[in-house]
Amino acid sequence: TTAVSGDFKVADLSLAAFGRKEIQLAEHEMPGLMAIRSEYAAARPLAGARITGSLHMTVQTAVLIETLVALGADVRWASCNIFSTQDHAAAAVAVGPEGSPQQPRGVPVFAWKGETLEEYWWCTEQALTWPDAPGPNMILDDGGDATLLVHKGVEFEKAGSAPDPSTADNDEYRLILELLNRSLAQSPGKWTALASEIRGVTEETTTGVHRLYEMHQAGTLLFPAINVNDAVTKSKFDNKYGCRHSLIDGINRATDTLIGGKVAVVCGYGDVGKGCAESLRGQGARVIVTEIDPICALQAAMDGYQVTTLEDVVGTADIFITTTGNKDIVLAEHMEAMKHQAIVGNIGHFDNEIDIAGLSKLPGIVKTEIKPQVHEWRFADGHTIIVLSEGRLLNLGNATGHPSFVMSNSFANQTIAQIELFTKTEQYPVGVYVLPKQLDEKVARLHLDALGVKLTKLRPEQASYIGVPVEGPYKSDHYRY
Ligand SMILES: NC(=O)c1ccc[n+]([C@@H]2O[C@H](COP(=O)([O-])OP(=O)(O)OC[C@H]3O[C@@H](n4cnc5c(N)ncnc54)[C@H](O)[C@@H]3O)[C@@H](O)[C@H]2O)c1
Ligand SMILES: Nc1ncnc2c1ncn2CC[C@H](O)C(=O)O
Repeated sequence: TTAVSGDFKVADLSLAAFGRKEIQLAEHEMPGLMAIRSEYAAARPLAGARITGSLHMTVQTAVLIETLVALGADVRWASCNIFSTQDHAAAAVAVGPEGSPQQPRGVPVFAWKGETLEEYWWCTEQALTWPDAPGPNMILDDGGDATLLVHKGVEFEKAGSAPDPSTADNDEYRLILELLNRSLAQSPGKWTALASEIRGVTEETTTGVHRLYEMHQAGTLLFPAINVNDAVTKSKFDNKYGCRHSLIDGINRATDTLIGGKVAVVCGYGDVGKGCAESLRGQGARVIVTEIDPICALQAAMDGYQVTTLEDVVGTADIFITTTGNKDIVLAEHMEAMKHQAIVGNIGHFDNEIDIAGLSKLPGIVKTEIKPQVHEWRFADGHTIIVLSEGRLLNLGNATGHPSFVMSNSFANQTIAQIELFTKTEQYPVGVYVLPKQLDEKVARLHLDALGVKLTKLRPEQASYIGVPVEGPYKSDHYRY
């Protein structure tokens, strides 16, 4: 059942009390984000901000949302993936800390686990549609779908119409065109008016950041953006240590297959791939890496992994994980050549890394649901493979994503970025920016006490010897951590 009121749609409001308990536990595990909330609550720097969020609706995101509200913002929220919502977190956000399922007083949230693609884009549009304003004046994005919808809306309004949905080269884009054809007919000029109010977007993840740089390069970016992903305390922590924790969580909850002793292939050895390889090796798997980049390939080799091509190992490995942020990594012919009951999953942002569409067109293929987000695909010759979350990011589809402590780093950066862009808009002409290193180091400092870290104090003569201020920043902008 979904609770629909004037202003939210979630799976089950009665889960709110459970969600609230887990939010309270998460707050203790998110010291950086809670410290930022305390530091800025009195000043309410986000008063007047209308933030549309498109980011996995989890317990950790609930703490982010309630931090933005504590800093004065009005917020509307949708998830950025059809499987990643934790329904009890969404219910708790909709009900709010002071509300009840009978009298919800929380944030308008439009998200539930297991949305159809059509529902997903409806939720995104609801999060962008404000009852008493032309739209948001800030976007907090993860992967760039909310930013994409706004840009396509403006583009088609400028062109006078949206393309015919039948011209779309995939189902998802067809749904976007159907939505925009409807909105252009019902509310002409909606998206242009909406975009004119937006001061900027803060982007969470690698793939969303890639989209922003592409739009800026093409001259189509409509408003400034802060690339939160490339804060060191985001990508070198969430992408790496977060996936190290949540990859095997997803595989275990989905399949309960013993990982020890098995051969696991990790496609991509970037921040996410590094965490995934370590995660699987930690369970006793023999990990093989595939890479296109000689530097990352050399890193993998130096870290003790075999580095070869997918084609070399597709018939002998047991587990295949894609982490590239690229498309068409594991193709139908690869899956057909895999061992009986090989496990295939993706932890990259979008579901285009594994060719599910190609798999489903193979002659004689049969798809069987073992349980939600776990499917067995039987080939004509009778052997099968197990595909997780239909190729969507399995750590959130089959488990609960990264733990709170690492998301505290990411979301402290998100909150700082929202404040920066909302309150200093005039300092940010259209473009893509990263946060200054001092703020990155500040986020790291906020997480040290909880781990019992005792920092060494740099003495003035040492500071001058290495040419850095005693209080930092301690590294050059081009330093690689
Ligand atoms: N699921 C999650 O919780 C989570 C968390 C963070 C990031 N992400 C997503 O994971 C993806 C990867 O993020 P990242 O920060 O590691 O990016 P990255 O750019 O650091 O790493 C990707 C790596 O894949 C390699 N690669 C590209 N094409 C390849 C191919 N055809 N074969 C083999 N390797 C290839 C690249 O050389 C690169 O080293 C992105 O989509 C990002 O948005 C997901
Ligand atoms: N627990 C989580 N809550 C919200 N988002 C999560 C969680 N775990 C992973 N992610 C994905 C966001 C991540 O920063 C990314 O870059 O994709």
